[in-house]
Amino acid sequence: MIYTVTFNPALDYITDVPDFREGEINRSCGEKILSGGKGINVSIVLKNLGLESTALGFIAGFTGDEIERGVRSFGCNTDFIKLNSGLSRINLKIRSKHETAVNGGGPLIPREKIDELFSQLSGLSDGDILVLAGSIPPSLPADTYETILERLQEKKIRIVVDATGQLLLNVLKFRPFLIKPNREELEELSGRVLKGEKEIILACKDLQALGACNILVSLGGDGAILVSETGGVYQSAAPRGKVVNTVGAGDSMVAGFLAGYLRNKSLPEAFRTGIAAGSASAFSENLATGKEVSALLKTMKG
Ligand SMILES: Nc1ncnc2c1ncn2[C@@H]1O[C@H](COP(=O)(O)OP(=O)(O)OP(=O)(O)O)[C@@H](O)[C@H]1O
Ligand SMILES: O=P(O)(O)OC[C@@]1(O)O[C@H](CO)[C@@H](O)[C@@H]1O
Repeated sequence: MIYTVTFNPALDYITDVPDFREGEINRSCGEKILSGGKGINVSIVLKNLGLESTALGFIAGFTGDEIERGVRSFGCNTDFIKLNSGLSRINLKIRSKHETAVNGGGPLIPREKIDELFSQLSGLSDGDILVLAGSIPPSLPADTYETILERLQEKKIRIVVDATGQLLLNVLKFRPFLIKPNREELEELSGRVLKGEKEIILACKDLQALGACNILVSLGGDGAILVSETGGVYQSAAPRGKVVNTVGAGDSMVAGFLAGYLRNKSLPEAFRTGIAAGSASAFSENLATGKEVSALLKTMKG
């Protein structure tokens, strides 16, 4: 079974303001609200690709109820822990010439609710896949993912982590099967500006030396690079198309990678499916459907 954990789910309020001006009243010409948060997006795209998962994490208040309703409307299984106070965040995404995001901090998660998550996760079995994705509320320590993985060490679980900075660095020693930094996140992790593919690949090898198995570096419209545990380096441009909404493109890529890998344990196939899923989401108003991913895969070489 695949489990995704989103510590800090959100309603993504996506608003179109073609001529956005800071410091002025802007009028939007379109808006929509989607259930989001990185792990949740992974669960939705997995479902669209025909794979079951259970979305775990913390929700609070009416926004939390709406997040849960939204995720379930895709047919996803959820087992969220409800907080007794606070509100799940609303993340503002302004689509203009560039995309601007304002992500909320999120509610306070009390100790007993974290323990509830630990107890849920203690039910995982050998062979399960655990996806830890997204930020944690500022009230939680940066070793939160580390604490989770420490408790699961004895089990043969494949771990996927899509997080940034210290949250990610702290878990590399648990040999995550997959991490998916984008270029900026990789630069932050390696503490240097990365010029060109060679430097990106070297930075990935440094992360492998710290424990990461497969590193999928997403490069937005420039595609992606996979530095694999078998020593292979795969590189691909992104398919061309009209970009509509890149929110969740990276999460779709993680879902696509997993779906592709689980088909016959082939890393090149995982890589291709990851790119197709990421780009299919970028070319669509909503997260990619199975049909959209298959159609894009057919247009890709190799
Ligand atoms: N402009 C684009 N054109 C084509 N494909 C894109 C574009 N932007 C993203 N993608 C696809 O989605 C993948 C992931 O995108 P990106 O690098 O933006 O992830 P990210 O920064 O993690 O995004 P997010 O945090 O919004 O989920 C890319 O590797 C590519 O396959
Ligand atoms: O604040 P975090 O947890 O880092 O990211 C949250 C978020 O930006 O990630 C998803 C896109 O990847 C969105 O659905 C959501 O709003």
